[in-house]
Amino acid sequence: MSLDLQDSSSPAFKKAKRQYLKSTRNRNIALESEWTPFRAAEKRFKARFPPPDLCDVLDLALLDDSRASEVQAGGWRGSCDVLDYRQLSPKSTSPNTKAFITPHIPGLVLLPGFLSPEKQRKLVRWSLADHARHPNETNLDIHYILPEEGLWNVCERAKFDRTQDALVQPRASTSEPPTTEEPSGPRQLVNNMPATPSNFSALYATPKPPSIPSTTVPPLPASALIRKLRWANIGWYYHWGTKQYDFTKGKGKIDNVLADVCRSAVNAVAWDEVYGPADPSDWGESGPEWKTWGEDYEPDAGIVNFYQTKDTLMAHVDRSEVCATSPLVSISLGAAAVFLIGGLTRETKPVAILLRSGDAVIMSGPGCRRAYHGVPRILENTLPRHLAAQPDEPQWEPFADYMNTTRININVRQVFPKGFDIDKGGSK
Ligand SMILES: O=C(O)CCC(=O)C(=O)O
Ligand SMILES: [Fe+2]
Repeated sequence: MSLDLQDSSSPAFKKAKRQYLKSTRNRNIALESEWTPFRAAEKRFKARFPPPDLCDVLDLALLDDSRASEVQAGGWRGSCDVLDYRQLSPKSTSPNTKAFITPHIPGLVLLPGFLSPEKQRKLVRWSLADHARHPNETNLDIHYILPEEGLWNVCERAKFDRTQDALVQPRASTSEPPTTEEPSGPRQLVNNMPATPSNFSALYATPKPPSIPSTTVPPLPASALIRKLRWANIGWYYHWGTKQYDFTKGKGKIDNVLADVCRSAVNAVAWDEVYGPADPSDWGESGPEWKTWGEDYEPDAGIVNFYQTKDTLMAHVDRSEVCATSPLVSISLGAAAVFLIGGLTRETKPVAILLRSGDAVIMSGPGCRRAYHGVPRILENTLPRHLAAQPDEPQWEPFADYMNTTRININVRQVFPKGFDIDKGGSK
């Protein structure tokens, strides 16, 4: 496997160096000194030249010998001695799941290697072939009239017969109204008011205007457009223009397999060890909800993120959920990434965690759910072997080909607190 940016004689390294020298010729040092600690960390990990040193990035795969080939892939390797962390006692119901916490971010739980290779393949197939299609919204719906069977399935057929690689037409050239409201390209970051049970009625009533399809996007073959897929909605519909859920649209279906994966992640955690008797977090009126997550955690919304190797997700807080504490389960598939998580503002220096395929992260509780986080770097050439093409499995080949430069993140949330009655405007 080529190590590209790690190898100073490679064309990729030389190109990155040329671009770096060009971009730093007029570098504004004064501006850089104004960067928040979060911004400075993002810049560091985004850099193509010199490629970032991951020596202070927590890489829990290093604790697992069976992941040695993953750690070597692409030459990207973090460290397991950088951060204070503690392993939780395994639950008797899931003795093989390893869960870790760190005192830096109370409520953050890391489950490295949570998903078996088989489950990872299943979720990759689900994300692309079953989920990123009608009736679930994707970033492409606003600008394009997508085939009902989904772009992925059109591309699959086109592999055997090029004439099937139909041109997908822009929406703006027709009179059909748009069905979603998000521009294509990287996710837009809009400052929104945090949702809470008490402002639910106002959020519900906020108009959610449809946005306008672009008049400049060209028709594209399905095989080119699939590379521009960035997200697909799960469950309650999200309105990107206001960064609020649009509850008037009803709730999209949550896939059973996915819901089971999320429930099993939440149930695999010894929550009493995460929060403990001396829990200093402010849980508000509802008290320490973690005590009943084993019974009442129920995912009802989320997003599947599709990252190509140069994509990033800027620092943000997911504050649209009415419940600001319930577990958010985040699953990584495909290429590895650097994940940053800090505090309630960008002024807190974030910790950096290397997330690899099959890892799950749970963000929970008042401190962690409102913490700034982001993904400044997808690490090139890190597709694990079990997701690469297999000689005896020709059906996997198109997935392997797409995943070679892709990271998928399935990010699942619970929007409402326990007992919240949406029909009564939120009163219990
Ligand atoms: O890709 C990730 O690991 C995080 C995604 C995320 O933070 C989000 O979808 O809100
Ligand atoms: Fe997020």
